[in-house]
Amino acid sequence: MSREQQAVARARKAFETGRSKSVEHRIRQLKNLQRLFTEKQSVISAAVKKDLNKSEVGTQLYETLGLEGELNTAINHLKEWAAPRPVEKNLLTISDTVYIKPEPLGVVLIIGAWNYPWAVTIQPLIGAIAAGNAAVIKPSEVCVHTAKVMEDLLPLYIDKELYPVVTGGVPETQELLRQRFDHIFYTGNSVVGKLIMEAAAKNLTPVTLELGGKSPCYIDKNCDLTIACRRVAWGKYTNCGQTCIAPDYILCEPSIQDRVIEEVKKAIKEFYTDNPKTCPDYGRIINQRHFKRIMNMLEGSTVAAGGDNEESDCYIAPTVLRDVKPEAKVMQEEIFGPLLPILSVSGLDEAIKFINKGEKPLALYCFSSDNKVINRMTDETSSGGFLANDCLVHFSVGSLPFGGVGNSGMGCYHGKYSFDQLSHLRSCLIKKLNMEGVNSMRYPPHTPKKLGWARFFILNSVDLGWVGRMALLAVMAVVAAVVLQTTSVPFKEKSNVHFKPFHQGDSEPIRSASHRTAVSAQWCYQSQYSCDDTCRDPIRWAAQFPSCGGLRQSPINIVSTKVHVNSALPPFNFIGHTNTINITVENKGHSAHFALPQSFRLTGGALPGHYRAAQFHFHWGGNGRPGSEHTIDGEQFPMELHIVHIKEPYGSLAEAEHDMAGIALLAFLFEESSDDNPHLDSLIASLGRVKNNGSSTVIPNFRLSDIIPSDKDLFSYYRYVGSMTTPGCEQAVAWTLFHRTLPISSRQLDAITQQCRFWTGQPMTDIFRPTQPLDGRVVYRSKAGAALGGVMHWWVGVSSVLLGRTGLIH
Ligand SMILES: NC(=O)c1ccc[n+]([C@@H]2O[C@H](COP(=O)([O-])OP(=O)(O)OC[C@H]3O[C@@H](n4cnc5c(N)ncnc54)[C@H](O)[C@@H]3O)[C@@H](O)[C@H]2O)c1
Ligand SMILES: CCCCCCCCCC=O
Repeated sequence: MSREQQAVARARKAFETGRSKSVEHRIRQLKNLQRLFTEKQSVISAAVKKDLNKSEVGTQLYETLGLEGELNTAINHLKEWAAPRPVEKNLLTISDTVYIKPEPLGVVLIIGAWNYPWAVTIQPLIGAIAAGNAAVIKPSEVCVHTAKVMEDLLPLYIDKELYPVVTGGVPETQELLRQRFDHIFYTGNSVVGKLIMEAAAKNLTPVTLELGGKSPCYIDKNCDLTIACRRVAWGKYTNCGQTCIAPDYILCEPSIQDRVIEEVKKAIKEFYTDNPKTCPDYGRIINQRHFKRIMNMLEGSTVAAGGDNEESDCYIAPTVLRDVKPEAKVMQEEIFGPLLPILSVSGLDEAIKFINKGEKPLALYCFSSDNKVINRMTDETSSGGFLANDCLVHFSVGSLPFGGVGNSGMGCYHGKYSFDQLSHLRSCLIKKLNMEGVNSMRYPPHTPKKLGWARFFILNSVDLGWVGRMALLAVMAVVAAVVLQTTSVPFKEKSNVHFKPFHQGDSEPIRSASHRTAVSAQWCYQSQYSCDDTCRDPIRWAAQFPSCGGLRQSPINIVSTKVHVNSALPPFNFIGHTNTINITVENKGHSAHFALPQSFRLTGGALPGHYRAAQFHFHWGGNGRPGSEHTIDGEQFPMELHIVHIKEPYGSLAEAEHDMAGIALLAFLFEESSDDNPHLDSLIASLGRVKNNGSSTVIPNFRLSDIIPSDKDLFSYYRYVGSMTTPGCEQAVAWTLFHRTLPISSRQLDAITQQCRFWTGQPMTDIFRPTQPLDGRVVYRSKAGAALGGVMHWWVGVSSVLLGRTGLIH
């Protein structure tokens, strides 16, 4: 067995143990990579310096910083990415569980290039690990020193069986390509890209090809040429032009060519001094083969600036070429070096024509202060990425897919795109064996009538959440009966039941967790707000978070004489709540969250499914002021505890937010007691350790059952359908507010309210949202001795009222 075969076989065997699939294992490996970049930065930089003469700062700025960002993103979002993704359904599948399950592909081969050896090799590896794969890593042999450092260091930090490094050149890569992989992720030139695809085709292995090509740069005469040329010079001469997305050549009108040359020259001097050769920020050509290749390209072109070179040092000065013709040598292939040809075009039309004559590039740059020019350039061309008025920076935006199109590559990566690219997005539909009548419309004998029903059920897509589905199920049961029994009744196109088709505008788009973080700093509680502040206090939340102005908002005032007593509200079952565990508390800037493990589960209580715990937190006042969110008959209580649970199979609020009962929130009101409640002491002490936004601490040996009564004592509660009480106020909450209050002394209340600070640095007091209008909703109260059998009936009742009110069923 060759060395390459052995590495692949070992990786496959390790993958088959299943360990790469555990999310905890993936996060551990990613954290180990984080440690590698913290602990070995100088070793990494020293090797890159030897290979490409990049400075230590340059290596961090262009390579490892981006990797650190990718690692943070993957670690923070992995659970969300890896969780099942519920999807929109049609009426025929309304009662089924339909979701996408991201699954690892298996063993991935990563073939890296030499120009940003860490970025283009480790970034795909982050995606491969995050997606639960094994990966064979083949660094580019051209970057001799870096390849050696990777071979030495990676096995010290990450699972060496799952993620082996195989070094070597073309023969070794070819031997690897003879093995069977589940995905090949290649970065390099297009010629080799074709060989990779050919080898992959033998096993029908999917490929990602991150290639290059000539990335054009159009400079419109209508723009600030100093700024444009400075940005182009940075994009071109960084890493000596050996950047896949470097602007390859400039297209501009002849009238501005001289100005462009002068401005580029000025920028070169500004960045690299009069003598770039001695400037620590100017790199070298990777080797003499590439040096000769680039120098050969100068043939037949006029040098307007630069041109100095020294073969023994692989040095080529930043160079500008003027009046270059399309037939010139330098225009026949990707330059991948510090030569910047300028070609004349008569204007935008000719520039677009020129670009479209060539292969689709990896990047396309357009400099103009005229939006019409920018819009035409995007609309009338195609490229992997498009940037107006800047170069390169899109590579650093993890929320943008990075990749080529046509000759510049296929597939994309970065951030979640890396995860998806290296996952199999498996379609899952879990149906129950009942409701067979509904299926009869698709079983032979086929009739026009059955087709009519099938059209109706298949062409209507819905997203009504669980409650809506219950109502529709009832309708479907009727339809099943109709289809089965009354085939003589003609099918009516215009049913008196209309299902409003789902479209994006009907509900708030699912916000990513990063978006949540980004916007969270902009809202505040009333207590934080002062006239000179720009933050939004509760009455203005809806301006930024439309759901906060919805018709099912929380908290509410409960008028005890108006609640509906309901015997279909049984007690709860808590699972795991008596376990002793260590929990983490974190100051989130608006409150402190106590994270709970997903193994804590909740069922019963007439909740439509099984729920997993996420966290709990408190709402409080300050200086003797009450701080509960819910009020009863107008009375506000000193403090309120919320325990947040997410319905299975959702993994986050973002996934649950389209389900009316996607979140189960258990609320407890506190009443002042003369004695301390000893069970609160460790929580209160922990708040003293998380005074500032972002700080966290661990509470050892915590038991949730110490702070709340046992489930058998929690049979009496209020239930209504509402929302989260902080932005985005997602209307996805089945609220349960228990009658049993919890005790807290005034000394303890003071201790709680005086310790933490908001994200603004002000004391964290009065953290509650004012009560919201009931807007016609009904609040139910449980009745002792309730039976489980009435649960379905109860939710169908609730849903009909709500759907009727919101106009979903007319
Ligand atoms: N799209 C991107 O993200 C990206 C990033 C970096 C570089 N690039 C492109 O890569 C090119 C430069 O890299 P390169 O190709 O010189 O890098 P390279 O020579 O390092 O080759 C890339 C990889 O392919 C392997 N390889 C080379 N020849 C082979 C063959 N005949 N058979 C099998 N494997 C072979 C090498 O071992 C190496 O690991 C440029 O075109 C550049 O634009 C693209
Ligand atoms: C801050 C801008 C970072 C740019 C890094 C470019 C990396 C390109 C990889 C392809 O060659």
